Amino acid sequence: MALTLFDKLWADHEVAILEDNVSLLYIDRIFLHERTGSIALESLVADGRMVRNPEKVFCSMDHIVDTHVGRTDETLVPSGKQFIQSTRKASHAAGIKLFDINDPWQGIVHVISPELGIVQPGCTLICPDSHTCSQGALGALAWGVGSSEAEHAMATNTLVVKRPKNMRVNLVGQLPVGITAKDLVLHLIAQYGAAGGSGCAIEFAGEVVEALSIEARLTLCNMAVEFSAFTGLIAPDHKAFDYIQGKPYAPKGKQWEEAMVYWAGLYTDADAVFDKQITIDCSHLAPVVSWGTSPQHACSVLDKVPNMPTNIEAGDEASYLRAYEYMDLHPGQAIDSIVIDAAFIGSCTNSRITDLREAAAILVGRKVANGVKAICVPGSKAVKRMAEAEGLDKIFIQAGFDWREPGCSMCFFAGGENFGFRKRVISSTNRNFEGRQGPETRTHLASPITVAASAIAGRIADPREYLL
Ligand SMILES: CC(C)[C@H](C(=O)O)[C@@H](O)C(=O)O
Ligand code: SF4
Repeated sequence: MALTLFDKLWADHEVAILEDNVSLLYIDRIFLHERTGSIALESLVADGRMVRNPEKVFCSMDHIVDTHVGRTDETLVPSGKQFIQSTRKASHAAGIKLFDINDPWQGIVHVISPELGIVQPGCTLICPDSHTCSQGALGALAWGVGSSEAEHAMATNTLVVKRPKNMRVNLVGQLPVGITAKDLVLHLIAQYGAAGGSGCAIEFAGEVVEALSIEARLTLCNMAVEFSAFTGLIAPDHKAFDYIQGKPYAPKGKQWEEAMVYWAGLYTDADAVFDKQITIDCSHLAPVVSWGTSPQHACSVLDKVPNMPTNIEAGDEASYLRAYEYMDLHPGQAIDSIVIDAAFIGSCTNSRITDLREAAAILVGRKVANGVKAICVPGSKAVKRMAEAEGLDKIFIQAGFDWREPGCSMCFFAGGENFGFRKRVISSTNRNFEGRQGPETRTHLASPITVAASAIAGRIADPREYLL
């Protein structure tokens, strides 16, 4: 029978079929972070159980840690230090690998797992974090779970999972210059709605996806959850294999040869059937920016804040009106006239080396507009090292950006830092709901190059004007 990539990954990890569409799956890797992981580890100990295979469990300090240079365990939120210290204690007691604040590989979980070769094609990986779907970009079945599921998986290396449906998003045509994976995924969500991928494992395919770097593929899959999908995934190709080869946790020698044989079969068979397919011609896309409080409230940077759709579903009117009010915008306002207070480059969506290179190419020799607070937070220590070796830090700093230590930082207000009450932020992150980045902070989601261009312009700007 012809199978999709998802079907193959599912079948290869199915330990038992429990009922219709519910199976017990084998879990190869578990990643934790200090915000939710410590809860799972402590609860496991309290139940008198052990981590079954400590070498398959990893933990990072990323969500609450301070990102200022010279940081300690102190955080900007009062409870933060306790999360950090209890995670450290619980990780050491469980014997799992912790990427602590001073570890040379510390960083955001979905950035460090690929760059260390922990996530690999064909593996199952879970983390009590919704953006675990990012890691499907390497051809893994990776998805976000709750703390109690993480606990179950740590104790048994298995998890009961309801089988999602198969969906394929075909991205065809040729991506124009200045259009990134972030624009692609924001466009997808704007066109098909934030619930468009509900209940599905989404395979991203097509010549546009094939042409993307691994970093860009991680960005694409990162926002599968903002499309309400179970996860996103991409068939691993020679780019994925080259990316993984030589990474610290990648298979070596004979194991590499064996892995390559298995990985070569990880693709969707030609006549496999999907429950749903979407095809988008990407040849004429413009940079995409969100204007409202959902990722589906997004449009081209060349557009105006849209009117409420005439075919809006009953009950959705109020949320539309509230989005205009919260964002202090009105229909008809040109997106590129919206004045910003702050610019943020970071998060598991867009803080990888390619993101920083592309943003730096716009910032070089230019200055952030007066009054705009601009911050760049590399996704990991490895990204930071690479960027500094290439001199990108100097470009960011000379342009007027803060250059920080890795962490989730202002993607998420849990770290305690924010740009200020009702400030308007152009942000390379993935969520723009009310209060996400701080008290009544107004978030505009965009690609790192759109963030860089906007920081210079002091208003939302088309990055293509700065690429020349
Ligand atoms: C704290 C964590 C549980 C949360 C998530 O699951 O996504 C965070 O990473 C986020 O992006 O909102
Ligand atoms: S960077 Fe943001 S989206 Fe990603 S894991 Fe951290 S808080 Fe969640």
